[in-house]
Amino acid sequence: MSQIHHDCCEHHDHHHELEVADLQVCYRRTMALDGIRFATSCGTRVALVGPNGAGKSTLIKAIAGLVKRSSGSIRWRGTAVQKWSREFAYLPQREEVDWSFPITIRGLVEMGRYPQTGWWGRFRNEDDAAVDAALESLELADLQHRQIRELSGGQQQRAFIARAIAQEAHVLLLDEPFTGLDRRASAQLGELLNKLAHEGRLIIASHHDLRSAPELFDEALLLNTRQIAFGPTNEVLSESNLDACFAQPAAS
Ligand SMILES: Nc1ncnc2c1ncn2[C@@H]1O[C@H](COP(=O)(O)OP(=O)(O)OP(=O)(O)O)[C@@H](O)[C@H]1O
Repeated sequence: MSQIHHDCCEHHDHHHELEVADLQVCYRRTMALDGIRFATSCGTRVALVGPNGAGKSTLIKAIAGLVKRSSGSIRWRGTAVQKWSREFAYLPQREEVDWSFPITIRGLVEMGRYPQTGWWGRFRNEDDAAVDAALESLELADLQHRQIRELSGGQQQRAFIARAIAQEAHVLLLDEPFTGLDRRASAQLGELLNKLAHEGRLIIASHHDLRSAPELFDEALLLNTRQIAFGPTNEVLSESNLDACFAQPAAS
């Protein structure tokens, strides 16, 4: 963990590690994102805020290299992001996951090692150790042989985060991670994201609850297809910015 912090912060004193410039994403007929530009670095928790259909999921997928850009650029540590890389861990929205899929918690977390081992590669001791450590740090060791469908929502979120940890990703891209969690699980996830940021990761998450946003996130990007504001959470989520963002329906 300390190693991640070290290589995150040492070489890039003057530049932001993630730079998104003039990003535009169009699906066949829909302009989903236009004119998105912001920069941020490891150690930060960034909330993506906007109405339904504003493009939050699309932005997460674009940074993860999972949807095609129409124009603009995304750079991570100075290199253009073209496709998915091991540096990015993507946690899909709950509805996008087939929870009946037969896989154990350990099996899910082991998937985090596939970029290192290859799909058919042999697990080495260090791969097993990374999986053990990830399960341990998310308090999932006792549950590791259970099926994913048998877990609570909060435990399922933790299992996906454990996969990201096993992957040694620096950027965690989370689509509405707090949705559907009760207060206790939310508080636990909030603490966990704070810890992961302190260890030197960059956390980017779409988030619906405006009241909890300032406490949970350092920075916010307010968007409705276009970028309304980006900066420290409290400043971005001002009355007037929120009016501008939520007043108009999302472009479709
Ligand atoms: N695969 C797709 N093909 C075509 N259009 C899409 C696709 N995915 C999203 N869209 C459209 O792009 C726009 C942005 O959608 P997106 O899911 O990114 O918004 P969102 O802010 O995450 O919404 P929500 O808060 O409802 O999850 C919407 O108009 C949506 O209908």
